[in-house]
Amino acid sequence: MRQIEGAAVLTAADMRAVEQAAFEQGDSAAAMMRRAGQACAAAIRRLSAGSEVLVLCGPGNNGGDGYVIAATLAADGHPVRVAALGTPGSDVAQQARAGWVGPVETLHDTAPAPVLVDALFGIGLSHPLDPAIAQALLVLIAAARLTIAIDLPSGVDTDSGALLGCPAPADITLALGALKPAHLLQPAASHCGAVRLLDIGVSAPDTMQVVAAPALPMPGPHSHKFNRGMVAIVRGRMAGAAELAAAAAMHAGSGYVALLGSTIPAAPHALVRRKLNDESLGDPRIGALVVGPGLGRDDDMRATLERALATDHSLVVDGDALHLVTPEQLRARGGQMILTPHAGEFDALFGSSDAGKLDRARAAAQASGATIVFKGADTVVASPDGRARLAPAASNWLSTAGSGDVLAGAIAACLAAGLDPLGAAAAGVWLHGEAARRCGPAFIADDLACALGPARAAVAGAVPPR
Ligand SMILES: NC(=O)C1=CN([C@@H]2O[C@H](COP(=O)(O)OP(=O)(O)OC[C@H]3O[C@@H](n4cnc5c(N)ncnc54)[C@H](OP(=O)(O)O)[C@@H]3O)[C@@H](O)[C@H]2O)[C@@H](O)CC1
Ligand SMILES: Nc1ncnc2c1ncn2[C@@H]1O[C@H](COP(=O)(O)OP(=O)(O)O)[C@@H](O)[C@H]1O
Ligand SMILES: [K+]
Repeated sequence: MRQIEGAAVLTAADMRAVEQAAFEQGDSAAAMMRRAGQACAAAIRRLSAGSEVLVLCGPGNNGGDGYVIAATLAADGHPVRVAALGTPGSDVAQQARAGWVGPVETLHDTAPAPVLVDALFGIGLSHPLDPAIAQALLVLIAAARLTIAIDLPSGVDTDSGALLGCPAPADITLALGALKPAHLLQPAASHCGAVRLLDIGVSAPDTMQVVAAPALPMPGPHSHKFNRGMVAIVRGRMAGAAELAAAAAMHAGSGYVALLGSTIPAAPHALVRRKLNDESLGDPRIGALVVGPGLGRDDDMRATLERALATDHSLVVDGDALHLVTPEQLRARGGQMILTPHAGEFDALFGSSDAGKLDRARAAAQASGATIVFKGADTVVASPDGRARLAPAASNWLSTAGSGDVLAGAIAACLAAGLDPLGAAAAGVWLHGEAARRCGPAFIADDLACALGPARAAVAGAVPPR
């Protein structure tokens, strides 16, 4: 049982492809289900501490896992009952059912138990739960002290994270073989409780992963302020937003941060204030240019954005700038670009849609040629090359003004330090989440920017000096 940072994330189709590849290598569905069920049973035995377990088994292979779990617990002398919804459909699930020699109650008639194991539906849920099934599940969850979902809580859509009748959150979800998008995307993620990953002996591709602690370069004897990574921030109509992004870039480890568009000295005095002109914008030492936080949307600011886009710097495009560009314009510009939209900015730039957040982020990366950081309580980072990183749940106290400006600055510092756009975006998201965790409750964005320093220190030393 392992924590989820850095774990592979697979859609339902990806998971089936990985299973199929394992079968072609000589593995069997029965052996895989046995490994999955036994790994779950070992975790459940520890978590239930001797209490009676009720396993709910559905008609598919998720239910097959449930029968293996029940048989394994019973063989170990653990008190366990089984209640089923329908009869197993696949050969492998029927075999698993045959391995359970105890009685099988029905979902609608069974009595509650202190520990409930939900093995009704996993990645094969194809339509919303019937209300009668959801109601029966709700009653059993409400009566249980602990609910453990196998692979996924029943009633969530694997790929989009939408709720398809899931009546109540589980306490723990045991993900099998790899994470699925629903473990990370809202609202399903909130119905998973704590997610733990169990190895079932399949190897998953790393195209999509959970955001993990980054490897960031450390300064060494040859370092100076410019080769540590220089960040420049365009100051717009709301100066505070750009100041926050600048403070964040400094605390996230940038060696030199310049605020373009302001020359009046003010704290922090380490922040270099320069006029915004062709010389300052064109400074070849700039490793990442941030444009958009507090920019404003008037014609003058549109012209300022055009000037930023006309440079050949790596860009972080945030806030108002996302209302002033089109995906086609960005694609035509090319170069390294990271866009950091929240949901409203995303809709404005790419149009609204009912599709899932992961699919939308990936399509947006394709359309714009930029790395997309689709923010929110379930931030998704998508690269135009198809790779994606999904953030684990972060502090809900991040829902405070200016926290997005801080993220833009943190990402810019990582980009200027030499990480590729996907790596920089994911590193910035990780630092931002870690800073928020360190801040505890009720922080303001200024505190968050300062906490990037300790967050950065927590991963110091991951990469040799440069
Ligand atoms: N492949 C392997 O070897 C391994 C797989 N593993 C495990 O298998 C799980 C995936 O199994 P799965 O593909 O059988 O799908 P599953 O989630 O059990 O549901 C499908 C069944 O539910 C039915 N159904 C769907 N929606 C419904 C609804 N609303 N209301 C009522 N019925 C509904 C659906 O019927 P249908 O839609 O076809 O009419 C079908 O009968 C995966 O999450 C993991 O736990 C592991 O053991 C590792 C080895
Ligand atoms: N409820 C939440 N839980 C976790 N993170 C959140 C939540 N709400 C917002 N965030 C994060 O906080 C930041 C908010 O950014 P944004 O909406 O651009 O704010 P602002 O424009 O005020 O700077 C994003 O990084 C987002 O992912
Ligand atoms: K389940």
